[in-house]
Amino acid sequence: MNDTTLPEALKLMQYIGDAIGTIRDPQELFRTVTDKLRLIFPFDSAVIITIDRERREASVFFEMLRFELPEHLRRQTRSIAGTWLEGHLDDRTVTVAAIARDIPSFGQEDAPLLWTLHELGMRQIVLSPLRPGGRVIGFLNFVSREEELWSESDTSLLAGVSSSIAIAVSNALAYEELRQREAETAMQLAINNALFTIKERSQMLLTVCEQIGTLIPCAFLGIRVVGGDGRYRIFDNFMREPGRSFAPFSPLEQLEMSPDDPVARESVEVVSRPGVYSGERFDELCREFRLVGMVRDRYGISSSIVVQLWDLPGSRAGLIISGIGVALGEEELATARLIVPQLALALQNYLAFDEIDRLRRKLEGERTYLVEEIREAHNFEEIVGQSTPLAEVLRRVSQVAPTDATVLVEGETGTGKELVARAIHNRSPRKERVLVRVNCAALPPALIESELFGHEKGSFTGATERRIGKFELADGGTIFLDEIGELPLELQAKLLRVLQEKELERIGGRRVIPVDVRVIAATNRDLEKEVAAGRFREDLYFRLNAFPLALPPLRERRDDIAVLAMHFARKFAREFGKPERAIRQRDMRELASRDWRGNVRELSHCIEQAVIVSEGDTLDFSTALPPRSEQREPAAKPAIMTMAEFEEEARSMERALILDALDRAGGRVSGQGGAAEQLKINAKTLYSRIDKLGIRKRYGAG
Ligand SMILES: Nc1ncnc2c1ncn2[C@@H]1O[C@H](COP(=O)(O)OP(=O)(O)OP(=O)(O)O)[C@@H](O)[C@H]1O
Repeated sequence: MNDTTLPEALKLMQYIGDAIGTIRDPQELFRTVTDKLRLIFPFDSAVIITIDRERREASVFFEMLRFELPEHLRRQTRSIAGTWLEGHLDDRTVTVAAIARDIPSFGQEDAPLLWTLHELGMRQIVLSPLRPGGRVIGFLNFVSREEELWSESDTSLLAGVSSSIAIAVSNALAYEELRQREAETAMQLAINNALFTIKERSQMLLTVCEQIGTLIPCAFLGIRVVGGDGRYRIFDNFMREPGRSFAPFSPLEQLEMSPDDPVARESVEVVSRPGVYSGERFDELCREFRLVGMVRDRYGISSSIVVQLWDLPGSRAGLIISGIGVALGEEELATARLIVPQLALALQNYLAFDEIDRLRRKLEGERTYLVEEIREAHNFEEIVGQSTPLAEVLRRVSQVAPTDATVLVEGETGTGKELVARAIHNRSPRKERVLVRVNCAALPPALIESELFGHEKGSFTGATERRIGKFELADGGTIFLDEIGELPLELQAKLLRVLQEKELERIGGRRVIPVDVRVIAATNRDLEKEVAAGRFREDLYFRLNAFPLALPPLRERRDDIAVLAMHFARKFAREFGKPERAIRQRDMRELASRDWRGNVRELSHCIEQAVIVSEGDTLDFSTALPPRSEQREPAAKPAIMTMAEFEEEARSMERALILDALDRAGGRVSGQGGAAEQLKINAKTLYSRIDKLGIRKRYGAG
């Protein structure tokens, strides 16, 4: 029993009014006020509860307890709203109740707080509504162990105290809301700034995380973009330990899982499930998406919110924010949603730039290659030779060139396989695009994969920059895979996959890149034997061997030797600025009789040397000729020529001479500067010889 007198009440109201006017910090204010009130009513607890009717949530705004309340009950503010408080939400007047009287109307489970208070010896409870503008925004609540601390006559004083406190609480709430809005605006601004000034994705998203982390008590943040093919285009994750800042981390790596793992792939669907996941709902989410469950188990996540960034026909994106030891709720979801428009725009821009960047790099790369191509085109030698085996090869080249068929060029070293590959490309509809050459034998096996298919930055030690592979570079054009027989077995499997699927993935990349490339492969090994020996995959061999082209060695087309020799003599003289010198007949015979294990390349080197050392009228082969190979058996070639051999050789010489003259004359036979004039014979005679020797139209003759 504590009846207050009117002057006492007036003094108290005056005191509270002064405190509200002078004390800025709400907590300090309510502490001062409750201390003062306790002098009149020695209660055991004073609590200010605010309620949000829309969300049906209550929170403790201020608390002064003079007894120990179990931790789980302190946190059970929501259950207070859900049970006892709910029945009083519309109370406009002060309720003074005896706890023992109210309890029986609730089950122990419905009102655990009330039961506990009773068990703690509390006997009386006061609930005074806070109604600053007519609407109840919360309650002032007192509990006392005295059974009759308050009487009915105290209610008007309590109502007066409540209405003063209501104004202070309302101000504090408005201030808190303003502060929250300000913080959100600051976060939005900082995120905006990061999104549009930081170009590097990981750094940009890291800043976004830090900002989100200022308002949401989260430990993990995941950003996911899923492409139309259902694979991740962006799978970025950030984590922070208590007291630390966020850092990128890779849950897949930690779980030793590839992005293609079914567990990882099914979890792409999470982005389409926006909402708040805590308690039982979070457990359900973890059961449905095993990856989420595995991350929860490993890091002890207790709740998540999923925010959708966009859901378009070709792509979906979302944000996953998770907390440890906290129940993220609707409020956090609302805060996270604030950044959706900017983040979505920035990510879409990023993806568009990424694509543009990819195309730009490709174009740049292509341009470099084109320049190289053009440079090489200056040296581009027409395929010289008139022998029947070579003519047969060239016939097949013109058959296959216009198609997109894969070609396998086989032949000994130096037989002109690369020349043939260029000829095929240059006669194909892809001739305007690039021809990219990769020598599979020139790089250590570890680097060939990156050379062929490219890699992402950081995909292996030393991968400091993203690199586009030759296959991607050749998109729309032709790739020439030289020395294909040297390709390590495991890369043969990868190459086969690219040939079959027409798409590739860079090392460390998560994206599948479609490529349209024509493949020409070359080898100086017998691939069939390599297959039999288990060094070359049979399936790849069959795939490459769609159109085989076998280049005969020079010793099997000796007819070409003279014309090639003269072609190189002229070429190197021009290159070294030396006069063009003829080749003596006996030297030519010598050249034609050699085996040329290095084929045309070896012959070209030999002539090059002769051009360099020669001083007289004719080319000097005294030092240039390669030693005869030991395998050549003298018996196979009689020292003395038969007449028929001599005639055959003479014919071959005459033919080479005429071809050379025609070459110099640009294919013209008669007239000034024509081949006849150069050879100092009558044009008619030359025509008939051309005819007899079967020299064909290629030179404009006959
Ligand atoms: N028919 C030809 N006419 C003119 N030059 C030729 C001819 N065949 C080959 N060459 C020249 O010989 C050299 C070797 O040719 P190429 O590089 O095409 O041979 P390859 O078979 O690819 O050799 P490798 O297997 O060693 O790579 C080149 O300088 C090329 O221009």
